[in-house]
Amino acid sequence: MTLTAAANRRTASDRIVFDEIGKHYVRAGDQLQVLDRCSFTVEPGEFVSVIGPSGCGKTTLLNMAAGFTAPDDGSVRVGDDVVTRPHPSRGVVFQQYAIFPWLTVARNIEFGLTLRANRRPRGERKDVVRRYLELMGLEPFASAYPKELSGGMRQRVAIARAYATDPQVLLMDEPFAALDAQTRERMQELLHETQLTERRTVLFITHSVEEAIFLSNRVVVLSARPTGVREVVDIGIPAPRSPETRLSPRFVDLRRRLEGLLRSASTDEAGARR
Ligand SMILES: Nc1ncnc2c1ncn2[C@@H]1O[C@H](COP(=O)(O)OP(=O)(O)OP(=O)(O)O)[C@@H](O)[C@H]1O
Repeated sequence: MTLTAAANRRTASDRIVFDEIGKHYVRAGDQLQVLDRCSFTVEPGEFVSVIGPSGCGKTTLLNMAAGFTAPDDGSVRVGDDVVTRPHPSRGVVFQQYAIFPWLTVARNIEFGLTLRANRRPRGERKDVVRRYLELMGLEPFASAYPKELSGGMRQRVAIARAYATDPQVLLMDEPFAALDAQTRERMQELLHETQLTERRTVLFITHSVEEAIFLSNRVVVLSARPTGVREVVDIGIPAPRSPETRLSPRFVDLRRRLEGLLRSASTDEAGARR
């Protein structure tokens, strides 16, 4: 399959379904019910962000889609498969720079393509690496090591590496949270541009309402614990989005609405604790 054909191959097998998820943890002998009948879907090729009050279970949901954590009730499905364990067909990008310090930028991007589950011939690997170095503006740093890069650059490498393996779905847990505001906005623009050409199914966790609006087709707002879906908001801002998009009336309206929803979800939680 050519690279372009791979990039355009988005089928129902790339859909993520969270179906009536329940999850509790035990802390200091007490049960903490985190998720309760939490259901939503990320459609093939769609970019969906999840926001919600602090500690409501966003990372837990992403970990379930990755296969790192099992639900107590319900299931997470990717295509026809119920997720039971990690698999290279689901790429994960974390907040911290999960790239190998002993490999160059190019080797980091290539890494996933050398693993047994995803191995590609050498010539194809070189093409893929070249493509993602270019998409992420990393060409001048191909031979650099992570310690020579800024935080934003390292996250570009992590994202390039995740897209490069052509995963069915991409799971991103606050990948820009550690970056300064200016770098963060630039990274959002870069990710948006990458997503426009690559069209993966992306589940994106963030604390930032603005980031969620800028990047997403839809935003899932979670309630306070025990957490379910409070509302799913269609963003409906045409692509390509640019820095000016952030100043548009629709963006400002959505921001106000989502911040209101988040505030009331957090207030519910404070009320429930009283
Ligand atoms: N392994 C665990 N054992 C016990 N409690 C846990 C465990 N993992 C998470 N929790 C608790 O479950 C709740 C949900 O955690 P999770 O990290 O999924 O929430 P979050 O919405 O991603 O949090 P944040 O907004 O802080 O990023 C939190 O109260 C957390 O302390």
